[in-house]
Amino acid sequence: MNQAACALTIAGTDPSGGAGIQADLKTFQELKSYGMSVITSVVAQNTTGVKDIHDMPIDMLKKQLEAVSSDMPIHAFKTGMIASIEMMKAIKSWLPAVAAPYVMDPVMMAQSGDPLMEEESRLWLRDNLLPYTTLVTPNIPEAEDIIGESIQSIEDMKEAAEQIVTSFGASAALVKGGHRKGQAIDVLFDGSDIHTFSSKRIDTENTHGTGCTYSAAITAHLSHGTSLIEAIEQSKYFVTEAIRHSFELGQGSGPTNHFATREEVFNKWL
Ligand SMILES: Nc1ncnc2c1ncn2[C@@H]1O[C@H](COP(=O)(O)OP(=O)(O)O)[C@@H](O)[C@H]1O
Ligand SMILES: Cc1ncc(COP(=O)(O)O)c(N)n1
Repeated sequence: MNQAACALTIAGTDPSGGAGIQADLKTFQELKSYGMSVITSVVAQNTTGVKDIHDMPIDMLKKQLEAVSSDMPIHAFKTGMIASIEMMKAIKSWLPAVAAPYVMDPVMMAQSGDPLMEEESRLWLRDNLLPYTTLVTPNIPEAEDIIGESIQSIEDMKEAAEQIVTSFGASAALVKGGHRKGQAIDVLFDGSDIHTFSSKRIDTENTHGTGCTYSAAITAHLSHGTSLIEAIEQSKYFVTEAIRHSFELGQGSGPTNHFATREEVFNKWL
């Protein structure tokens, strides 16, 4: 009998394929997890920005969640864009239906700077959903929003990660340093220790979908039963290679390359 590691993403869409649900499913596939998805919002966006957003009716969001969890195994899941408090409430009341690691990418804006979450929803997400997470993966502006303080140094990132766990109840917090200069350093507080994950900064504007790809990779590894630290280490490698081999596609920030670590595909280009 074939067994599969099953990973679910609950997020918004990106028809240009670099971020959101599309990035998540591609990443799950590359990392050999059976991918499943629940759509929160349909987003008309591309590499240049967000044109329009259509939120799923709440009833339809609930029915999608129920359809997956009543029938399919879920070994790990992530949330990305959740636009409104009503949607957050629907997800919160569904949580008891799953007993699996929960990775939250607290998506507030697209890389273009366009908002993907209503302003008043941010506090609700922090105070009501964050405490249920196995891991939350804010970038620096998102971490600043959660703790209400500015983050400049690596020391600040460490303090932010600790505070997100100790004051706001996440089991672990990974503060991502993509928005700083110099090395791309991410800081994890896992409830007891600080760990750092770093790579050289790649000189590219093509970073559309990096956060989605990273959190989806972590979710995929967790669905295989990998430990949190190992899942982040492997995912840092995956996202770094996806950025290094990103595509010059579209007129804005190009998308990451989800199959960059697949040697056989690579070799064709070398
Ligand atoms: N230019 C870059 N070179 C190498 N790694 C990067 C670069 N930009 C972002 N990263 C890494 O990509 C991941 C996503 O981070 P970040 O860009 O901060 O998140 P988000 O997409 O949510 O804004 C992190 O591991 C970060 O360190
Ligand atoms: C539906 C959706 N979710 C998330 C992002 C953020 O993408 P990034 O990974 O570049 O921060 C996005 N642009 N669209």
